[in-house]
Amino acid sequence: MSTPHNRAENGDFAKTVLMPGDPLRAKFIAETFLEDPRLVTDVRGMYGYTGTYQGRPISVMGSGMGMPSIGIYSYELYTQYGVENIIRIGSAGSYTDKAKLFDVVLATGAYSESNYAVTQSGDTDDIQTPSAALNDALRASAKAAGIPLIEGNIHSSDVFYRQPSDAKPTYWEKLRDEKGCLAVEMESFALFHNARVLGKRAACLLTISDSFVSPEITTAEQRQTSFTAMMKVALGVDAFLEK
Ligand SMILES: O=P(O)(O)O[C@H]1O[C@H](CO)[C@@H](O)[C@H]1O
Ligand SMILES: O=c1cc[nH]c(=O)[nH]1
Repeated sequence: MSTPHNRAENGDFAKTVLMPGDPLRAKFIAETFLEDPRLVTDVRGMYGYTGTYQGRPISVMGSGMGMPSIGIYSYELYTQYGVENIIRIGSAGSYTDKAKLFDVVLATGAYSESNYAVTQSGDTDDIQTPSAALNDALRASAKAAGIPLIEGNIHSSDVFYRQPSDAKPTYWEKLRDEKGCLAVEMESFALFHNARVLGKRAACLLTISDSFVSPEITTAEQRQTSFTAMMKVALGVDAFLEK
């Protein structure tokens, strides 16, 4: 059974789906790391693949950018395709010198000013939380791969390009100091919320692609291909997840 946004059939997705924002990153992961990758959907160019990693079935699919987009795709994966676990793997801008370029962040909460949760279900919490079981499995996967994780809250923003402001402290310094946000991305608040209302599991790993505290920046090509540490941690998760 397909949806307006996904042409996959029942059984085409594995129980665990990795979701980068960029569908080309999904294609890269499938073609680089999966055995026997099969394209299961490409509606609107939002590629989804299923294959195996170290003998275990796993899927990878783009989410698009922003909460409305991941809201649609994750809701359909959870409700129409029997998906149990979604791990977002994204890029993020650092709000602190503790998280440097290419460091990997494991989100322990996603703060947002977004009205996604209150609109979706009446939930007024401004911090949505990931699955503790998935986070534990990701910690174990990272440990096994020798990849350090930096843990803390992240900021899920609806706005990438803000108007310049002379306000001091800056909005991001306030989010860092008052909400404990290590970095900014644009989807996890909605993903964690969907998982919570549907009784499913979600988590988020981020690779730092740029920094608000220093002028470091990565290219689009590096964002697409160089985030392999994060990808390997996420790909290995099922081996550490209680069934
Ligand atoms: O690299 P991805 O996963 O797309 O994540 C980040 O990059 C995009 C903005 O450039 C937003 O989607 C943000 O969340
Ligand atoms: O959402 C994002 C992602 C990466 N870098 C940013 O500044 N924002």
